[in-house]
Amino acid sequence: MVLPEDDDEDDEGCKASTAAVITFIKSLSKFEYGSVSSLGVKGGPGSGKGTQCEKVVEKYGFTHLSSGDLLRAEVASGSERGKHLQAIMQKGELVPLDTVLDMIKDAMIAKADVSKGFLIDGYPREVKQGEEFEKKIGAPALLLYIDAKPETMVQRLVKRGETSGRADDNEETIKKRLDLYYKATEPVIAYYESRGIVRKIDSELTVDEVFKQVSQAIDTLK
Ligand SMILES: Nc1nc2c(ncn2[C@@H]2O[C@H](COP(=O)(O)OP(=O)(O)OP(=O)(O)O)[C@@H](O)[C@H]2O)c(=O)[nH]1
Ligand SMILES: O=c1ccn([C@@H]2O[C@H](COP(=O)(O)OP(=O)(O)O)[C@@H](O)[C@H]2O)c(=O)[nH]1
Ligand SMILES: [Mg+2]
Repeated sequence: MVLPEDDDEDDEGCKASTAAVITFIKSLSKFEYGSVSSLGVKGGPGSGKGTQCEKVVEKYGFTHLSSGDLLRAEVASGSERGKHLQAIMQKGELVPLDTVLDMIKDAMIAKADVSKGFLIDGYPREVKQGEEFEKKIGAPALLLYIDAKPETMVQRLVKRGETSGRADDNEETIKKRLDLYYKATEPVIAYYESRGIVRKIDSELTVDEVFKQVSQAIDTLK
Protein backbone atom coordinates (compact mmCIF):
# COMPACT_ATOMS: atom_id res chain seq x y z
CA MET A 1 0.00 0.00 0.00
CA VAL A 2 1.36 3.42 -0.90
CA LEU A 3 0.41 6.12 1.55
CA PRO A 4 0.54 9.84 0.92
CA GLU A 5 3.32 11.87 2.51
CA ASP A 6 1.56 14.47 4.59
CA ASP A 7 4.41 16.89 4.80
CA ASP A 8 4.93 17.05 1.05
CA GLU A 9 3.41 20.35 0.03
CA ASP A 10 3.56 19.29 -3.63
CA ASP A 11 1.37 16.26 -3.11
CA GLU A 12 -1.88 17.53 -4.58
CA GLY A 13 -3.52 14.09 -4.33
CA CYS A 14 -2.95 14.02 -0.60
CA LYS A 15 -4.29 17.53 -0.09
CA ALA A 16 -7.31 16.68 -2.18
CA SER A 17 -8.06 13.56 -0.14
CA THR A 18 -7.66 15.44 3.15
CA ALA A 19 -10.06 18.06 1.86
CA ALA A 20 -12.51 15.28 0.93
CA VAL A 21 -12.44 13.97 4.50
CA ILE A 22 -13.00 17.41 5.97
CA THR A 23 -15.91 18.06 3.61
CA PHE A 24 -17.41 14.72 4.50
CA ILE A 25 -17.03 15.21 8.26
CA LYS A 26 -18.79 18.57 7.97
CA SER A 27 -21.58 16.97 5.95
CA LEU A 28 -22.21 14.44 8.72
CA SER A 29 -24.31 16.96 10.58
CA LYS A 30 -27.11 15.90 8.24
CA PHE A 31 -27.18 12.44 9.75
CA GLU A 32 -29.31 11.00 12.48
CA TYR A 33 -26.88 11.67 15.33
CA GLY A 34 -26.76 15.40 14.97
CA SER A 35 -23.23 16.59 15.29
CA VAL A 36 -21.60 13.13 15.48
CA SER A 37 -18.72 12.75 13.13
CA SER A 38 -16.36 10.46 14.94
CA LEU A 39 -16.43 8.79 18.34
CA GLY A 40 -13.16 7.86 19.99
CA VAL A 41 -13.06 4.57 21.89
CA LYS A 42 -10.25 4.35 24.41
CA GLY A 43 -9.25 1.98 27.15
CA GLY A 44 -6.40 -0.36 27.99
CA PRO A 45 -5.46 -3.45 26.02
CA GLY A 46 -8.18 -6.05 26.53
CA SER A 47 -10.58 -3.62 28.16
CA GLY A 48 -13.25 -4.59 25.61
CA LYS A 49 -13.07 -1.84 22.98
CA GLY A 50 -13.41 -4.20 20.01
CA THR A 51 -16.25 -6.12 21.66
CA GLN A 52 -18.27 -2.96 22.35
CA CYS A 53 -17.52 -1.44 18.94
CA GLU A 54 -19.00 -4.50 17.24
CA LYS A 55 -22.23 -3.97 19.15
CA VAL A 56 -22.32 -0.25 18.34
CA VAL A 57 -21.94 -1.06 14.64
CA GLU A 58 -24.87 -3.45 14.88
CA LYS A 59 -27.17 -1.01 16.68
CA TYR A 60 -26.14 2.37 15.25
CA GLY A 61 -24.62 1.52 11.88
CA PHE A 62 -21.37 3.38 12.54
CA THR A 63 -18.19 2.32 10.79
CA HIS A 64 -15.65 0.68 13.11
CA LEU A 65 -12.04 1.56 12.48
CA SER A 66 -9.50 -0.03 14.80
CA SER A 67 -6.00 1.30 14.34
CA GLY A 68 -4.65 -2.02 15.64
CA ASP A 69 -6.76 -3.96 13.10
CA LEU A 70 -5.60 -1.72 10.26
CA LEU A 71 -2.00 -2.35 11.27
CA ARG A 72 -2.60 -6.11 11.55
CA ALA A 73 -4.13 -6.10 8.04
CA GLU A 74 -0.96 -4.51 6.72
CA VAL A 75 1.12 -7.17 8.51
CA ALA A 76 -1.09 -9.93 7.07
CA SER A 77 -0.55 -8.56 3.54
CA GLY A 78 3.08 -9.70 3.85
CA SER A 79 4.42 -6.36 2.54
CA GLU A 80 7.84 -5.04 3.50
CA ARG A 81 6.12 -2.32 5.46
CA GLY A 82 4.03 -4.98 7.23
CA LYS A 83 7.18 -6.84 8.29
CA HIS A 84 8.54 -3.67 9.82
CA LEU A 85 5.25 -3.03 11.63
CA GLN A 86 5.11 -6.57 12.93
CA ALA A 87 8.49 -6.17 14.62
CA ILE A 88 7.27 -3.07 16.47
CA MET A 89 3.92 -4.55 17.46
CA GLN A 90 5.41 -7.81 18.66
CA LYS A 91 7.44 -5.81 21.17
CA GLY A 92 4.33 -3.94 22.31
CA GLU A 93 5.80 -0.62 21.15
CA LEU A 94 4.10 2.16 19.20
CA VAL A 95 4.15 2.47 15.43
CA PRO A 96 5.12 6.00 14.23
CA LEU A 97 2.23 8.39 14.49
CA ASP A 98 2.03 9.42 10.82
CA THR A 99 1.79 5.82 9.63
CA VAL A 100 -1.30 5.17 11.72
CA LEU A 101 -2.91 8.51 10.94
CA ASP A 102 -2.52 7.94 7.19
CA MET A 103 -4.11 4.51 7.50
CA ILE A 104 -7.09 5.87 9.41
CA LYS A 105 -7.51 8.73 6.99
CA ASP A 106 -7.46 6.37 3.98
CA ALA A 107 -9.97 4.06 5.65
CA MET A 108 -12.28 7.01 6.39
CA ILE A 109 -12.11 8.20 2.80
CA ALA A 110 -12.92 4.71 1.55
CA LYS A 111 -16.11 4.62 3.63
CA ALA A 112 -17.02 8.30 3.54
CA ASP A 113 -20.02 7.97 1.24
CA VAL A 114 -21.67 5.05 3.06
CA SER A 115 -20.93 5.75 6.71
CA LYS A 116 -23.19 7.25 9.38
CA GLY A 117 -20.19 8.11 11.51
CA PHE A 118 -16.92 6.58 12.63
CA LEU A 119 -15.84 4.72 15.73
CA ILE A 120 -12.13 5.22 16.06
CA ASP A 121 -11.02 2.35 18.30
CA GLY A 122 -7.69 2.52 20.08
CA TYR A 123 -6.58 5.83 18.68
CA PRO A 124 -5.01 8.24 19.53
CA ARG A 125 -2.36 6.43 21.51
CA GLU A 126 -0.57 9.58 22.61
CA VAL A 127 -1.63 13.18 23.08
CA LYS A 128 0.50 14.21 20.09
CA GLN A 129 -1.40 11.76 17.86
CA GLY A 130 -4.67 13.28 19.04
CA GLU A 131 -3.49 16.75 18.14
CA GLU A 132 -2.46 15.57 14.66
CA PHE A 133 -5.80 13.81 14.16
CA GLU A 134 -7.66 17.01 14.97
CA LYS A 135 -5.54 19.08 12.63
CA LYS A 136 -5.98 16.72 9.71
CA ILE A 137 -9.41 15.20 10.28
CA GLY A 138 -11.36 16.85 13.10
CA ALA A 139 -12.22 16.65 16.79
CA PRO A 140 -14.13 13.62 18.07
CA ALA A 141 -17.70 14.28 19.25
CA LEU A 142 -17.32 11.93 22.20
CA LEU A 143 -14.68 9.74 23.78
CA LEU A 144 -15.89 6.46 25.24
CA TYR A 145 -13.45 5.43 27.95
CA ILE A 146 -13.79 1.69 28.46
CA ASP A 147 -12.36 1.22 31.94
CA ALA A 148 -11.23 -2.10 33.42
CA LYS A 149 -8.78 -3.02 36.16
CA PRO A 150 -5.28 -4.03 35.02
CA GLU A 151 -5.69 -7.54 36.42
CA THR A 152 -8.97 -7.94 34.50
CA MET A 153 -7.31 -6.81 31.28
CA VAL A 154 -4.40 -9.23 31.72
CA GLN A 155 -6.77 -12.08 32.50
CA ARG A 156 -8.92 -11.36 29.41
CA LEU A 157 -5.94 -11.06 27.10
CA VAL A 158 -4.30 -14.26 28.32
CA LYS A 159 -7.60 -16.02 27.68
CA ARG A 160 -8.03 -14.36 24.27
CA GLY A 161 -4.47 -15.43 23.44
CA GLU A 162 -5.53 -19.09 23.61
CA THR A 163 -7.46 -18.61 20.35
CA SER A 164 -6.75 -15.14 18.90
CA GLY A 165 -3.54 -15.95 17.05
CA ARG A 166 -2.38 -12.43 17.95
CA ALA A 167 1.38 -12.38 18.29
CA ASP A 168 1.11 -9.81 21.09
CA ASP A 169 -1.35 -11.76 23.26
CA ASN A 170 1.39 -13.32 25.38
CA GLU A 171 2.20 -12.42 28.98
CA GLU A 172 5.46 -10.64 28.28
CA THR A 173 4.02 -8.37 25.56
CA ILE A 174 0.77 -7.83 27.46
CA LYS A 175 2.80 -6.39 30.34
CA LYS A 176 4.60 -3.98 28.00
CA ARG A 177 1.33 -2.93 26.36
CA LEU A 178 -0.15 -2.20 29.78
CA ASP A 179 2.88 -0.18 30.89
CA LEU A 180 2.77 1.88 27.71
CA TYR A 181 -0.97 2.34 28.09
CA TYR A 182 -0.59 3.89 31.54
CA LYS A 183 2.36 6.01 30.47
CA ALA A 184 1.32 7.29 27.02
CA THR A 185 -2.38 6.63 26.53
CA GLU A 186 -4.03 7.53 29.82
CA PRO A 187 -2.92 11.17 29.43
CA VAL A 188 -4.99 11.21 26.22
CA ILE A 189 -8.10 10.69 28.33
CA ALA A 190 -7.18 13.58 30.61
CA TYR A 191 -6.62 15.73 27.53
CA TYR A 192 -10.18 15.14 26.29
CA GLU A 193 -11.68 15.19 29.78
CA SER A 194 -10.82 18.86 30.03
CA ARG A 195 -13.20 19.40 27.09
CA GLY A 196 -16.06 17.51 28.72
CA ILE A 197 -16.43 14.86 25.99
CA VAL A 198 -15.25 11.78 27.94
CA ARG A 199 -17.86 9.20 29.02
CA LYS A 200 -16.38 6.65 31.42
CA ILE A 201 -17.77 3.14 30.98
CA ASP A 202 -17.34 0.49 33.69
CA SER A 203 -16.15 -2.58 31.82
CA GLU A 204 -16.00 -4.93 34.82
CA LEU A 205 -19.52 -6.20 34.04
CA THR A 206 -21.04 -8.49 31.43
CA VAL A 207 -20.77 -7.46 27.79
CA ASP A 208 -24.49 -6.57 27.67
CA GLU A 209 -24.34 -4.49 30.84
CA VAL A 210 -21.33 -2.62 29.52
CA PHE A 211 -23.20 -2.04 26.27
CA LYS A 212 -26.14 -0.47 28.13
CA GLN A 213 -23.78 2.23 29.41
CA VAL A 214 -22.27 2.67 25.95
CA SER A 215 -25.74 3.08 24.40
CA GLN A 216 -26.73 5.64 27.02
CA ALA A 217 -23.63 7.67 26.27
CA ILE A 218 -24.26 7.61 22.51
CA ASP A 219 -27.95 8.41 22.95
CA THR A 220 -27.09 11.66 24.72
CA LEU A 221 -25.88 12.84 21.30
CA LYS A 222 -29.29 12.46 19.70
N1 LIG B 1 -16.45 -10.49 31.08
C1 LIG B 1 -16.27 -9.68 30.05
N2 LIG B 1 -15.38 -10.01 29.10
C2 LIG B 1 -15.18 -9.15 28.08
C3 LIG B 1 -15.90 -7.92 28.03
N3 LIG B 1 -15.50 -7.25 26.92
C4 LIG B 1 -14.56 -8.03 26.32
N4 LIG B 1 -14.38 -9.16 27.01
C5 LIG B 1 -13.42 -10.21 26.64
O1 LIG B 1 -12.12 -9.65 26.80
C6 LIG B 1 -11.26 -9.95 25.68
C7 LIG B 1 -10.70 -8.65 25.10
O2 LIG B 1 -11.76 -7.93 24.48
P1 LIG B 1 -11.50 -7.04 23.18
O3 LIG B 1 -12.82 -6.45 22.82
O4 LIG B 1 -10.77 -7.82 22.15
O5 LIG B 1 -10.55 -5.92 23.81
P2 LIG B 1 -9.82 -4.68 23.17
O6 LIG B 1 -9.96 -3.57 24.13
O7 LIG B 1 -10.29 -4.46 21.76
O8 LIG B 1 -8.36 -5.20 23.17
P3 LIG B 1 -7.12 -4.77 22.25
O9 LIG B 1 -7.49 -5.07 20.82
O10 LIG B 1 -6.00 -5.61 22.73
O11 LIG B 1 -6.92 -3.33 22.51
C8 LIG B 1 -12.11 -10.72 24.68
O12 LIG B 1 -11.71 -12.07 24.73
C9 LIG B 1 -13.54 -10.52 25.15
O13 LIG B 1 -14.32 -11.68 24.94
C10 LIG B 1 -16.85 -7.62 29.06
O14 LIG B 1 -17.53 -6.59 29.06
N5 LIG B 1 -16.99 -8.54 30.04
O1 LIG C 1 -2.58 3.58 16.98
C1 LIG C 1 -1.95 2.53 17.18
C2 LIG C 1 -2.62 1.29 17.36
C3 LIG C 1 -1.87 0.15 17.54
N1 LIG C 1 -0.51 0.20 17.55
C4 LIG C 1 0.27 -1.04 17.69
O2 LIG C 1 -0.58 -2.17 17.55
C5 LIG C 1 -0.59 -2.97 18.74
C6 LIG C 1 -1.97 -3.57 18.98
O3 LIG C 1 -2.92 -2.53 19.10
P1 LIG C 1 -4.43 -2.80 19.53
O4 LIG C 1 -5.11 -1.50 19.63
O5 LIG C 1 -5.03 -3.78 18.61
O6 LIG C 1 -4.29 -3.49 20.93
P2 LIG C 1 -3.86 -3.01 22.40
O7 LIG C 1 -2.47 -2.47 22.39
O8 LIG C 1 -4.85 -2.02 22.87
O9 LIG C 1 -3.93 -4.31 23.06
C7 LIG C 1 -0.08 -2.02 19.82
O10 LIG C 1 0.51 -2.69 20.91
C8 LIG C 1 0.94 -1.17 19.04
O11 LIG C 1 2.14 -1.87 18.83
C9 LIG C 1 0.15 1.40 17.39
O12 LIG C 1 1.36 1.44 17.45
N2 LIG C 1 -0.58 2.54 17.21
MG1 LIG D 1 -9.20 -4.45 19.90
